[in-house]
Amino acid sequence: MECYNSSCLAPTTGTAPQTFAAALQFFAATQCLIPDNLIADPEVNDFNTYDIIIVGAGTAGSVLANRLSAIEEWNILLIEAGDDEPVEAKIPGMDKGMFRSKYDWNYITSNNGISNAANINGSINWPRGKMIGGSSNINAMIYIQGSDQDFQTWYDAGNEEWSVKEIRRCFKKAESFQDQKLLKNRRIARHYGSDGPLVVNTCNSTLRNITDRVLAAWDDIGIRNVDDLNVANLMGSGITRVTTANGVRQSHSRAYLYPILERKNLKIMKNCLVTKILIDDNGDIKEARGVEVQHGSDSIKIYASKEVIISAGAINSPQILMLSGIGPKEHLISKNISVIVDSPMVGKNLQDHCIIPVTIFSDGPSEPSKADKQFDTMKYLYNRTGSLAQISIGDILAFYSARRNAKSPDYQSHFSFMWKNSSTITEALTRRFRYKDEVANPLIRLNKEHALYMLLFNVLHPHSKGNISLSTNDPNDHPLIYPNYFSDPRDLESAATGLRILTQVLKTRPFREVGAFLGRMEWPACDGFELNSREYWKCVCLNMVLTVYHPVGTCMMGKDPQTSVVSSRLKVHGVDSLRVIDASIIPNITSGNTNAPVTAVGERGAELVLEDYNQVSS
Ligand SMILES: Cc1cc2nc3c(=O)[nH]c(=O)nc-3n(C[C@H](O)[C@H](O)[C@H](O)COP(=O)(O)OP(=O)(O)OC[C@H]3O[C@@H](n4cnc5c(N)ncnc54)[C@H](O)[C@@H]3O)c2cc1C
Repeated sequence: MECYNSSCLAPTTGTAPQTFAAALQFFAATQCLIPDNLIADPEVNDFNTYDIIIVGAGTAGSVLANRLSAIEEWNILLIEAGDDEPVEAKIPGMDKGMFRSKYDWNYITSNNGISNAANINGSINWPRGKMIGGSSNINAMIYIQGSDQDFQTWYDAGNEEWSVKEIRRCFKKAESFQDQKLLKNRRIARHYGSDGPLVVNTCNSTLRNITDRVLAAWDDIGIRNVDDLNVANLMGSGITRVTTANGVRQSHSRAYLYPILERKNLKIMKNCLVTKILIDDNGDIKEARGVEVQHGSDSIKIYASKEVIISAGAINSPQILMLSGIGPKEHLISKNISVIVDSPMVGKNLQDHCIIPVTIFSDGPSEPSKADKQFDTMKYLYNRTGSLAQISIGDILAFYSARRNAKSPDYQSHFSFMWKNSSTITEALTRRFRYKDEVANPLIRLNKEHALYMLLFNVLHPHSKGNISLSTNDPNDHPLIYPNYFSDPRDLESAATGLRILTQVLKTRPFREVGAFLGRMEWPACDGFELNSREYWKCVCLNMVLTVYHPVGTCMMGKDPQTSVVSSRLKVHGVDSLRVIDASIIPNITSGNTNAPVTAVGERGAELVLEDYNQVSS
């Protein structure tokens, strides 16, 4: 019988308990060796002026702060609403521990009365990082660049600064590729950058025997295993590259900000919410002059002599523009906001990758014992190995298409594994996924006797578009988020096709060996449909869709102010000295996870700013 009671009855001289207690204390203390970087609060006062103000220290904002403060004579102010990142941000396996904490904006989608009937209140969680490093500190660290065809569509829409060649160059500029084994492959070595700030690597996995089984099944159904998905232009399946090194997250704060904290011309304000852009309105000429900031209990104004750059992410950037009078006229008037520029596309064109869980149950294995789990934690303290050193989702991906001879993918699958009788399944299904009991309970019951191989399917290029709008004109109120997943029927048809390809894994030897079967996602509206039929999947898609956290497009770039928000130089149409540079400018969502593409947006955006002032980029 296992005994975990710390007061033992065996007689002792005291040496044994002292030795063991000292060892435990020692390991507990080693958590202090996990790197920390606290940013000192700068002295910034009402009416101070900087050359450039950047709003938001997330993925894009961190890149910009680094590249622009490389110009010594420019004074740069970076303003972030969140605090220093917590220790959990550094430990790859602890990302979910930040959800619904003060480091998360805690967004939740609005009920549109059509999708998500099986989720509590018809809403799902949309976490976003609220801290130095932004969402790069809460994300799952998967590094996927996007396909050439994605970037070609940006260029073809008239965004001439964004050719495939330029964007690929920006990826390389950002990267420091560190997988020594893969570097021996010349194609891979040529594809990635070697001396950029952002470490790109491969992490070990304690679940390799399980992920190998899934990879073998994907290969069997024609989603061929490849050495590197980015090199393969995202056609195939394989172990994904990640932004971790030596068991520590490589966020954009770690890559781009901490190495330059000593620069005298860069100031970083944290815990400061930008509430408004200050805009001079002289009839035909409108010009951004600075920002209004909540600084403790004060509201202060800070000015920019060159320009203001908004990098607050796909939800907050359109919110800030609208609060400042830039947005759809009728909407602004309805919120008592004076209209400075009627810009109809602000907050529109919201695109996201959704998730449809494919719940495949199998014979086992069961969850490791408590002692094994604690030992695994000790490994992290000892030498940054074990499951905490790896990303919290399976580190494998599949990209595929139903089109013959397709050169770029239409579908993606992530993978998440849950042990038989998992201690975390209830939390995941009810709190994270917000599934109602009718959906969650049957799956929890099946998991009592079966391990869960969860394939997390998504349509890469949805036709459905959502939107962000203001709930009120108070900057502290969350905006309304309507993702409108599957509002375009073409996405439902496409998803049904992609899901039926993916579930062919059930017939493969690797899955048959473990007695795999598809568990039904029970919900009254779907219960009448044959399991795994097109109608069943369409019903699951509409009622139970989740997010893979990739919102983009809400301040899209383009030529025409009626159909876009910023120009291809990322300048806000109709207002001088104001740009948006972050996920929101992406006109069409890329094939895969968005952190790498937003990094390239940050790099290219910085170059455009520098070019406009005749400065040479580093
Ligand atoms: C849970 C989760 C998992 C993800 N997993 C992956 C993954 O594995 N791989 C991948 O490629 N992508 C992933 N993503 C997506 C990726 O992280 C984002 O696309 C990317 O970080 C977006 O960068 P951004 O600069 O646009 O916004 P953010 O990084 O979100 O930065 C915006 C910053 O602005 C700050 N801000 C907002 N409003 C204000 C204001 N008014 N005043 C001051 N500051 C403000 C925010 O606090 C934040 O720090 C994930 C995202 C999430 C949330």
